[in-house]
Amino acid sequence: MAAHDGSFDGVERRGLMFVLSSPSGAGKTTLSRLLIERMPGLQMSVSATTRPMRPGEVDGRDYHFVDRARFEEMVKRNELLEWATVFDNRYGTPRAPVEAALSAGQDVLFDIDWQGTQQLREKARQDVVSVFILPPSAADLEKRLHTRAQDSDEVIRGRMSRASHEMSHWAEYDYIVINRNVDDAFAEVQSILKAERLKRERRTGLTTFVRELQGQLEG
Ligand SMILES: Nc1nc2c(ncn2[C@@H]2O[C@H](COP(=O)(O)OP(=O)(O)O)[C@@H](O)[C@H]2O)c(=O)[nH]1
Ligand SMILES: Nc1ncnc2c1ncn2[C@@H]1O[C@H](COP(=O)(O)OP(=O)(O)O)[C@@H](O)[C@H]1O
Repeated sequence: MAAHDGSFDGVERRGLMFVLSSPSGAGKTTLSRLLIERMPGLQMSVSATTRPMRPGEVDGRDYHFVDRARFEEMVKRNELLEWATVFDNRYGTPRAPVEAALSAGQDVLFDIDWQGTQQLREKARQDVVSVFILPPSAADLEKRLHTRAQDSDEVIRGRMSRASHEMSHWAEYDYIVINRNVDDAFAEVQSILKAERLKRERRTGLTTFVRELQGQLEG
């Protein structure tokens, strides 16, 4: 991925792809919104989906809502960085905005499932940091799906019955966060991002920076 100025401490850094996955209802959307609000230099990847829009969702902000024909066209034209079928609907990451964001000095946040995470990892292992969010219990998960009040009982039943299968992929992720309360889970996710931004191998400007320091010391 493109090199760029990470700017938070003036040392040039390669952008990273920060992935959050979880069973539906565990809190990815909530944590993603907080991250985007509170972490400068991080931009959300807005996926394309064929699923119907929920009340309160905005086309172009939450998803690009497209029909099946348009989705197939995006796949055919190689416009998607990854894509998968989830709950009988198609979901995919438009490639161009991600590449533009990374080369403009932004990290990119993805709310995608395990299938998409595997595809990103295959393409750019070094640049992907993945976090799996777990609910504290099955009862909490079900309660959250109900309190969100955006899906029918039938859809919620479907999501609950898929949760165990989705959770089986937890061990493929770099970090695991249990979302008991939002403040603590957010603090944990934020710490992960902050630490990953400081990783030596991402910080392409360090050699120059250290050489300059040595020059000052020796000069
Ligand atoms: N692979 C992939 N998965 C996605 C993408 N966008 C959303 N998803 C996943 O699709 C699943 C369903 O998302 P959604 O219908 O919004 O329900 P949610 O689980 O309540 O957020 C979630 O696991 C998302 O992480 C995408 O672009 N690619
Ligand atoms: N720690 C938490 N405690 C209680 N409710 C939560 C917590 N995190 C998220 N929620 C609520 O649970 C519901 C599902 O969260 P959401 O972020 O939409 O999950 P996801 O994107 O993983 O499907 C929302 O109504 C959200 O406000």
